[in-house]
Amino acid sequence: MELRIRNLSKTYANGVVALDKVSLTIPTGMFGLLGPNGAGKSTLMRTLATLQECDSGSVFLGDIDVLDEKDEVRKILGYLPQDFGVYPKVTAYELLDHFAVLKGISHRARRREVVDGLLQQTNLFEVRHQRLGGFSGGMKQRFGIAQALLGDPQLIIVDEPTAGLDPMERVRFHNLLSDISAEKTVLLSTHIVSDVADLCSNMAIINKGKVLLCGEPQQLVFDIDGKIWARFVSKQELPIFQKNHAVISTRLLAGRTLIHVYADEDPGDGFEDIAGDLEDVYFATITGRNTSALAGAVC
Ligand SMILES: Nc1ncnc2c1ncn2[C@@H]1O[C@H](COP(=O)(O)OP(=O)(O)OP(=O)(O)O)[C@@H](O)[C@H]1O
Repeated sequence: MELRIRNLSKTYANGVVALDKVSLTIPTGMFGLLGPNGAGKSTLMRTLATLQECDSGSVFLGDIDVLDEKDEVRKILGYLPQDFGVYPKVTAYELLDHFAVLKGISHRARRREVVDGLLQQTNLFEVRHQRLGGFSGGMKQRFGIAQALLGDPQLIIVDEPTAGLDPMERVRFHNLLSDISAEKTVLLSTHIVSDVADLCSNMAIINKGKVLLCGEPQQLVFDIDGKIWARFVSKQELPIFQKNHAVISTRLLAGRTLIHVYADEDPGDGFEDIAGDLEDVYFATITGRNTSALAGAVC
């Protein structure tokens, strides 16, 4: 099911513009919404999940008017919020069974089938009679996905799900999301570029409430080909380079400072042309250097 967001805007009572005419078309499959903290991701996710009102704009999920027909949306929506809390003293089975009742699956045998199936799908069946309080971060997030999948939703929204997971759990969680997105629309909000690079067939970069760029990750990387230049600098040299070049990122690599700059042509000063990746796309866009992208973003 395609999700079409048009000119969605939201200003909070304190004057913060969290969404500024956001327009996005989100097809079936996994869509990554990438942006730094405070970009407006959660505001957008909560609005799509019918938990919050916006000021203006429209959202359609297939033929359903998301802003107007909230009950219809809730029937086909699964949502894993950023701060998904669990009751520590109940078991995974008990809580998922409880959520299933709330979701309207009243027939006992049918419910058991659904709950068992979801626990298997999320690899929690073996631990289904353990209390949730003893679950690791990754297990809790997988449980969060199990509850989001109740009722066989067509649209699944997951808000920053991998923050705090160890590398093994992240891979496991990625595999789970990837399986789900084969036939559903999955909207993944994150500030972790590699989540999007690993998983998403389409993506958008958002900052300060505005969509800056959207497209297929591979195409966006292809578009910056020949424009990313790198070199090591000393700590003392760094301010000079930052003044003279369009620096998009600086990071320590084995104790030395590696800088990447964005330039259409060789910037001189000993820089080498490197193959850019999605992280370069992200930083070039967030720092406002990827200006061709800004002008051409049709989402
Ligand atoms: N209820 C609120 N009242 C006032 N301002 C808010 C409220 N909720 C969010 N904001 C502000 O709106 C902006 C967007 O916040 P939002 O939580 O949507 O961003 P985010 O991209 O999800 O960031 P994070 O990853 O930190 O959650 C931020 O500047 C935030 O401080």
